[in-house]
Amino acid sequence: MKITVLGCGALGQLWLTALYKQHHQLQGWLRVPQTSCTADVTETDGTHINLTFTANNRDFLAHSDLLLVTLKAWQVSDAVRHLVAELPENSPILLLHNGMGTLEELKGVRQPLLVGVTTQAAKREGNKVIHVASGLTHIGPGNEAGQRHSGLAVALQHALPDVAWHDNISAIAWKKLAVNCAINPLTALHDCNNGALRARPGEVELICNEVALVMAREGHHTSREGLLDYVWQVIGATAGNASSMLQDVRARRHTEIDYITGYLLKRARAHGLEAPHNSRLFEQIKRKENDYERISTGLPGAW
Ligand SMILES: NC(=O)C1=CN([C@@H]2O[C@H](COP(=O)(O)OP(=O)(O)OC[C@H]3O[C@@H](n4cnc5c(N)ncnc54)[C@H](OP(=O)(O)O)[C@@H]3O)[C@@H](O)[C@H]2O)C=CC1
Ligand SMILES: CC(C)(CO)C(=O)C(=O)O
Repeated sequence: MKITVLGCGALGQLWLTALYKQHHQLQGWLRVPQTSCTADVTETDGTHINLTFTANNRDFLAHSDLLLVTLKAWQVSDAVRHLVAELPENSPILLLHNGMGTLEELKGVRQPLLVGVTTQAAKREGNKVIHVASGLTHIGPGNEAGQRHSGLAVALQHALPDVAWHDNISAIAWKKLAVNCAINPLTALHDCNNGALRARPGEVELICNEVALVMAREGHHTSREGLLDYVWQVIGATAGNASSMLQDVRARRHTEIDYITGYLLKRARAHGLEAPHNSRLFEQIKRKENDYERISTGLPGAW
């Protein structure tokens, strides 16, 4: 397959190298006008791979069979909208990011849209990427045209296992949203690793209860206890992690809060529900983010 990877950070470089090894033709798409990009990845077994790919080639884009989007949620819709006119109409766009809300922003895009949720873990250290842990990537349709692309899971499974196809990806995306609503803002506010939330069971529970109510109104019938158990399992499995939001706040980068808690609050409002604990967390993170963004330049402001 001919594949353009939009966003060549931690996940982007991971997929570039994995797909390259399966003999796919690849290019990266960057924010900056460069004609090449590198992927420098240390794999989970310590193997090091350093490759150079073509970048930002419009002819390659016009013949791509897949646009794989590995951007932060708030970067997605502008960047994708910029490229869709040049991507073939039948080529799917796979969105692989934390949080929800980009599908709504991309309504009207003609191409098949696919949603991905992953537990692969990769981090950037300078220009290098470390593949910290293997995981499972769930993919499924994000619009009607996306329903015809289950075969993509097979190609991706060969490159970076495990990959599973789900006709209803929304249930999985909501469970991941619940995890991110609980872990990300709390760890960012308390400046602690995921495991330290074990000392704050009440806060985790209040957040999960509100998420469970919204999920039920969205048609995903999960019990409050079941959802809370799941969130505690993830906290246990990722106890040593600094969440992505904690990393963003520490590095004074824009966070994904608008697409995590912000999305939950939007859906709560749509159903006439209040979610006071999540609202308070949202405001606290926005205040933190605004404090450092006000004094820097070139970064986006709040919505
Ligand atoms: N890393 C991980 O292990 C996991 C990540 N995720 C999620 O996946 C998504 C991607 O994460 P991750 O790879 O870590 O993020 P990164 O920040 O490492 O990668 C995003 C990349 O996109 C680039 N970029 C920004 N804007 C544009 C643009 N307009 N056009 C092209 N490139 C652009 C960034 O460049 P620059 O830095 O120069 O702005 C950066 O290289 C996030 O939603 C994250 O939460 C989910 C599970 C695991
Ligand atoms: C699952 C979790 C919370 C792991 O740290 C994550 O997705 C993140 O940090 O964004």
